Amino acid sequence: MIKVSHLKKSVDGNKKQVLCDISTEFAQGELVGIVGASGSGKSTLLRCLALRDSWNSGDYTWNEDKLIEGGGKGSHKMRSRFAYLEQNPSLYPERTALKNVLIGQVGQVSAIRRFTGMVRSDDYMGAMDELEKFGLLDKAHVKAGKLSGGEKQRVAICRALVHGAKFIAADEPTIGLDPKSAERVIETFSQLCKTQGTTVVTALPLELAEKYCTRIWGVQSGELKIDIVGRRLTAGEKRLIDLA
Ligand SMILES: Nc1ncnc2c1ncn2[C@@H]1O[C@H](COP(=O)(O)OP(=O)(O)OP(=O)(O)O)[C@@H](O)[C@H]1O
Repeated sequence: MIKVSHLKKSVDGNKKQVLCDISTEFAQGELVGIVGASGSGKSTLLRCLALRDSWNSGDYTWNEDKLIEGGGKGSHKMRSRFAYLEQNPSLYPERTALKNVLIGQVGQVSAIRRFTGMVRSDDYMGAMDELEKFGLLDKAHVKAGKLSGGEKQRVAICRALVHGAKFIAADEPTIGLDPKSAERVIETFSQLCKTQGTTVVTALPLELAEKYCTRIWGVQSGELKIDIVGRRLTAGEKRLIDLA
């Protein structure tokens, strides 16, 4: 069980409170969709859960592991298990999909390996296996800059997994994608959660969250107003989070 207790987050020199006392529990292997209007706090919540932003106060527990106690940023050691995927994945455009998966992001592998692109053969096999699982085998040797938006997202997911992520926070991964590619990205998450027990929390358009997520969080002005198992929201619930 993953437990968030009384998460508060302020920005702008503590002048603006973005997350107001968020508490929730969810299980490993869940696909959680965060929905809410623009500026409601979705990205900030994702960054806090992925240990990319510090918490002003609150506790964060993963089973027996206390990741954050009374605020803070969580230990650097734990951070490799937490991946944060941005709206536009930051891939090296001149390097192939395979190389991007192998060399990882800052903090995932040593700087020397990242810049020289040196890899070990067992890493190579692992990365190819992962690309194959996501239907990207034929794109392994294509430069990342030439991939479609959906393919880039899936390469970024592979990269996170190859480097040990057990939790993925994805910030609007479907933005700018055509409906078919968007569904494919979410189906990829859904499979991951079911088959590998990875936990995924992602900001999504409401209709995709309703269709695919096992849990839905509705955020409004930094508060968690809806926390339910995945289903269609009622008109009243949509109003509650300014999505009516
Ligand atoms: N570093 C910061 N400095 C000042 N204000 C910030 C900062 N980070 C976030 N905010 C503000 O906090 C609020 C929540 O931002 P956040 O990006 O989390 O919302 P969001 O729901 O993800 O929005 P969107 O859907 O438009 O991406 C917004 O009003 C935003 O302007």
